Amino acid sequence: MDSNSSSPSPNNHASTTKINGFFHPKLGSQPATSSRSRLAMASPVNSDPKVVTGTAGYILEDVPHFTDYIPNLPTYPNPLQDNPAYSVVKQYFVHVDDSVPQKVVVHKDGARGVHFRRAGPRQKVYFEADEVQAAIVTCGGLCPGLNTVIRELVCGLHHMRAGALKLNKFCACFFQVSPPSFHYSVFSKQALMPKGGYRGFYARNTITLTPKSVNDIHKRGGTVLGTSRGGHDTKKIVDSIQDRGINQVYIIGGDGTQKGASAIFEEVRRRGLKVSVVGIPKTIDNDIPVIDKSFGFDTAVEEAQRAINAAHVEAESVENGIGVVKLMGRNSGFIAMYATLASRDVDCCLIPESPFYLEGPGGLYEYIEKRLKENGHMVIVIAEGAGQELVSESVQSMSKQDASGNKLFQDVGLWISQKIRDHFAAQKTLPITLKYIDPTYMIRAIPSNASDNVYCTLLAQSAVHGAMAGYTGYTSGLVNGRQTYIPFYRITERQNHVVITDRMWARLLSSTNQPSFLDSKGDNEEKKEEEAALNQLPDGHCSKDTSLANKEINSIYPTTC
Ligand SMILES: Nc1ncnc2c1ncn2[C@@H]1O[C@H](COP(=O)(O)OP(=O)(O)OP(=O)(O)O)[C@@H](O)[C@H]1O
Ligand SMILES: O=P(O)(O)OC[C@H]1O[C@](O)(CO)[C@@H](O)[C@@H]1O
Ligand SMILES: [Mg+2]
Repeated sequence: MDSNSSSPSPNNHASTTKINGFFHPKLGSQPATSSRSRLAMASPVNSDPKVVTGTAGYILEDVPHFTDYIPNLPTYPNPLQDNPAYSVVKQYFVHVDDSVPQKVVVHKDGARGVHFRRAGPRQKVYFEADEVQAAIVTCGGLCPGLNTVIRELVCGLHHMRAGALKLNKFCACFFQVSPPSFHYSVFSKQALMPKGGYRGFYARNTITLTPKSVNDIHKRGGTVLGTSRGGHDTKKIVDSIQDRGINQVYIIGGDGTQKGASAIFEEVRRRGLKVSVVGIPKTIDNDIPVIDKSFGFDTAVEEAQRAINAAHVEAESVENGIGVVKLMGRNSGFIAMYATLASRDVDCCLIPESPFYLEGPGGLYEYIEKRLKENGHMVIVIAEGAGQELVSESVQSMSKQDASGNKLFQDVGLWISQKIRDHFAAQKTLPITLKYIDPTYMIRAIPSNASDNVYCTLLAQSAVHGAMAGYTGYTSGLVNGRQTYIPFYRITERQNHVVITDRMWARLLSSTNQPSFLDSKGDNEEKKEEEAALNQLPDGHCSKDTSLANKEINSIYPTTC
């Protein structure tokens, strides 16, 4: 056993070697002092952001560590050091100073910018092999890959030394780490929780899971732990954690769940508990910021292809056929955007971030008419959160919320299908046949595909490594293709949205040739200037799409009209 007084904490390593000062948002830049006192100063009292700076504009947005608030904790050699599987890996343990840049596109004179701590196994761990009692909880909507993450958390902790894992029937799992072996190993411990999600922390009922019983759960959709919305009660949850002697909590869920995880961490820290609170980001909406993408997203996009294909087949088999597909995406249109880009059969993609309108020049009806006259059929993909302001104008808004406080939307797919039918029926000149396909839950209730399975595995293993190393209050996430530990506040401060002035949306507009719908009110002088500039495009460039975004894409992907 190593004592912290004789062996530097992981954070100390970072500050002694690279960091010559720190930045505290409330205190500003501070001069460098000895590594220990510097760390003590930099460690926030109320869990303020823990930010350290280095040379050339280097910033590390670090994650909390037990040593920030618990003095003199012993450390232990990582049991993985005896794992023969990794013995050939030259540098298996991650260097304590390793960090990953948030932005990889840089200018030669630019500052090095924000970095996150690199995930992975550390040489020293803060839990003895038989000390770990972990809980896993899944919250929010379903997402392909949930069972893979659960499986890999269980197996990552268990592996060689098989012991029975007592799992709550619907919710959480507790286990103990056994003596050193190939992996952090696990014993069983009972959990008493009846329902999925956060509610499970203060409820009853258990089931027993073993690594054997989770062996093939990754082949199933859903979550073997169950899930729910609402029911987050920080005090009751932490009471339960404390009462049951849990010291590692793995919380798998979306933006709401990560906010809940952050609240749990703050309370754990306030009570001075040696409990790692670890978030694993989950959402098919891909609305979690900072990370490259959330697990299950690829699978959902892939499954959406089946609905789009069906819509296309239906549409092209009749005269003036229109296929409308509604895809999930509450506030973020990533699934719709990527499914559209992947398919190439889609003529129009409507997302929450890009308001659209129906009537008049540049409107949806005009575009549909044009497209039908050109091609005889078309496919429209609409995200569930798109055009909600239009729907509530014509349908009485219910303005209801789910148990977590998320606004419940009107069915924009049904609404738009009816509007299109009514419009062309009234016009009488272009008789259409419209088929509406709503695959909603089908894209998220399936098992994860191969690449998501690998992604989930790495996420889960990284999460375990961080907890074992004494880190806490972080979300385990992929940044620029590297596994990192991201402080909760960076994950919860905003939602990730499609930026319609970015290249990706421009690529989509380029692919579908749909109008940008940016000209609805005709009151934007800047847009008019863009239009004027676009009208002077050289031959061969499509000048019909006169948006700012299309101006950008025309320069990246010249398209002929
Ligand atoms: N601000 C918050 N503080 C504490 N808990 C929260 C907060 N927001 C949401 N939660 C809790 O997190 C859980 C999941 O939240 P929510 O239903 O919004 O799903 P999510 O995690 O965002 O996932 P998704 O939206 O992808 O389905 C719920 O139990 C909810 O009570
Ligand atoms: O009907 P539920 O399960 O509350 O979830 C619906 C929501 O969950 C999500 O799938 C996110 O998980 C959204 O796309 C969708 O709006
Ligand atoms: Mg959410």
